[in-house]
Amino acid sequence: MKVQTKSKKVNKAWLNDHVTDPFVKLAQKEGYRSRAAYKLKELDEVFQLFRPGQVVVDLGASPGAWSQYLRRRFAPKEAGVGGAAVGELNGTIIALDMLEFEPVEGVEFIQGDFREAEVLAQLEAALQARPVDVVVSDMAPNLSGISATDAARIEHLIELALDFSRQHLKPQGALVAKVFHSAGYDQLVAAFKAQFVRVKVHKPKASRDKSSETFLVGIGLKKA
Ligand SMILES: C[S@@+](CC[C@H](N)C(=O)[O-])C[C@H]1O[C@@H](n2cnc3c(N)ncnc32)[C@H](O)[C@@H]1O
Repeated sequence: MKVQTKSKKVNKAWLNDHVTDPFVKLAQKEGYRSRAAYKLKELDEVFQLFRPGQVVVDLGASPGAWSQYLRRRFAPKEAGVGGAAVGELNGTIIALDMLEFEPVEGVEFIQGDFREAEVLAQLEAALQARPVDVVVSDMAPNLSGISATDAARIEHLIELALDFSRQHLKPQGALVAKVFHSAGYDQLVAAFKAQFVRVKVHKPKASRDKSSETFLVGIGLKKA
């Protein structure tokens, strides 16, 4: 008699969900590195976040599906249109992750931990004092399984993204951040409301029902 361990069962269920997932199939068809691209696409469609010519910072960017989506949004429809040179991107995308990132043409990548001052300084140097239109954060820390510790890690990353946005966004700029319905969620919503004129919560269809993730969108900085 075969004895199936719980983790084998979970892996099998995950694999089954993965191969039958319409967003996985669509990502493969459209050449995205992961189904995550469709989360950002839906957020863009709902909140009209991106326009060619913008400066966007992509935090927690690996493996790169969000950067790929942004690149496609900023690619001139016809070469040379809109003042962009042939093959040039009409916009600036700076991606950051502690993991490696296979290059995406036209996207500047910084490898490092966003919590470290040195890495933040590298990101600021890459901006060359340009104000940012949109900061997107899909950062998710490695989970320890201890809920209080995990909630604190998630909260810390979002707070850093909020700090960065306060300092670098244009007045009408936006921050999109992945958050989880766990301890600390209400405080994060309150922190968004303290910083932004308009705050929305949106869970895109590509975000799995079983996942407690959702996205906070803050638009327009409140005057200090
Ligand atoms: C869900 S993945 C992002 C997927 C990405 N948006 C895409 O479209 O491919 C989360 C990423 O956050 C990164 N991350 C987590 N904590 C980080 C930190 N402190 N600094 C930089 N990156 C971090 C992880 O390395 C991981 O690659």
